[in-house]
Amino acid sequence: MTAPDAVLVQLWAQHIAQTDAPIRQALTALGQHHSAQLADAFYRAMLADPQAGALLTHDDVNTRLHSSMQRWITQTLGSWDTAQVPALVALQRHIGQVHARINVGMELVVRGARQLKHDIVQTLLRTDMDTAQVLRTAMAAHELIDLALEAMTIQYKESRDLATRTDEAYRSLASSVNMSLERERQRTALLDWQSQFLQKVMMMHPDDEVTRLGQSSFGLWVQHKANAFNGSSDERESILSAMRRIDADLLPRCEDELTGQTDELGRQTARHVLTEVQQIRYFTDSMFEHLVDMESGRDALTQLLNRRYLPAVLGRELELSRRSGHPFSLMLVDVDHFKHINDHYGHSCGDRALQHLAALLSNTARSGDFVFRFGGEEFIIVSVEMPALQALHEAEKIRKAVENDPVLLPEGRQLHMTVSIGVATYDGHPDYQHLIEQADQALYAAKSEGRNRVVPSQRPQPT
Ligand SMILES: Nc1nc2c(ncn2[C@@H]2O[C@H](COP(=O)(O)OP(=O)(O)OP(=O)(O)O)[C@@H](O)[C@H]2O)c(=O)[nH]1
Repeated sequence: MTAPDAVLVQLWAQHIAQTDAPIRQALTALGQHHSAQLADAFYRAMLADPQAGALLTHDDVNTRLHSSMQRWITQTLGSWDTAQVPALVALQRHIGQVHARINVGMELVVRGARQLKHDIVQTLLRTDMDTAQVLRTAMAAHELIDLALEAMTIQYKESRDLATRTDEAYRSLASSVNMSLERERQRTALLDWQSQFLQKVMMMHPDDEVTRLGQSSFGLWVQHKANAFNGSSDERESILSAMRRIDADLLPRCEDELTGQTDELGRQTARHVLTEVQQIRYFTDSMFEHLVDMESGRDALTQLLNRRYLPAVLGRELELSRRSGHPFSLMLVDVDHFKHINDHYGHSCGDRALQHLAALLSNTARSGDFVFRFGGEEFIIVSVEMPALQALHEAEKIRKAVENDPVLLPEGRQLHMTVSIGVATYDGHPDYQHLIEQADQALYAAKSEGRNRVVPSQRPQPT
């Protein structure tokens, strides 16, 4: 038994010894006859909290959690044999561990317990006990509940600490992997599978089955390891679906067609497999590019903040705005007709234009603001403590600066570029995604109204 457990077992046993028989009987009866009503009280208090409400749906509570809570009340108020105490402490630890796992904070459990204590007193007051008896019984019940909470808290804290340490250790292990080496290894693994596939297709006979891509070294890596690098899940998802198409559909078809003497069909399907593999290679490369960017925290081309940090920054600014009452604004900046710039001047000039714009945005923003590369030719500026009108004014300055400051290209050429900007200001909505969506809608409006303009998400209504 651990040292904290030994202390708790001793305290719990002491409490039992100090509780006289009538109180024990009263509490046992209370647990047996009122557990359903008391469990209701507990969850009513807990679910009033939006965080808990989101974690535990009412259906869950009605089915599983409610009945285990009832059992917990009966057991906690009705166990008076000191030999049972170590098992009782172990049970509380188990509960603490479950809470940590499903992320139900201890503060919510304490809140539920507070309501439980309150309802215990109310229930006791409705019995024929005199006030002194009610007081002693209620105190004994509260002590039991507090002992249980103490044991849960010890375990909750231990479990959370362990989970955080393990997660951090795993992530740092993952990020200490040499990405270039890993990329080469996975490229080779995919190529190996492809060569084996081609060999098998050429020499196909009835017993020959091609190893499924999902079972290959590459496939296992994608399924089990790639996500640990915190990589872009879109790319991983695209790889996984291409793998599923190959394994579940194309390979069985290919095997049937080749062994069933329909060679031409088989060859067509094999070509289809190779096209899918080509896609997988593309997504793998792009996933590694993102990983390399993320390693540094900055976008490789523009040196702006990586969008990975956007949730952290917006979450914090939202909280600060909510507390201080100073709204912040978000500008979504998108280059106009960038595809045309690439097509007309070439990709490297396109890259140069993005670097030029990134520098302009960084220089225009105040040092307290945050500038992110949000996507290909999209940027986000988080302007701290900036109300809507001021944000529109600043966005307009940026728009003009871009328009009047052409990109200098080799051989003295100049590239004129414009941007469209959608501006949204924190309006009290608790989800930062809402703010991004508002800016995105405003940007969409700016594009459809002719580009090279600033549009706010909330326009004054015409009177
Ligand atoms: N050179 C370069 N091009 C990129 C980069 N990232 C994305 N792109 C290109 O950016 C272009 C974006 O094109 P679209 O989304 O069609 O938008 P657009 O042509 O700017 O048109 P509007 O936004 O509607 O004005 C695509 O052609 C992408 O290939 C990059 O890092 N470098």
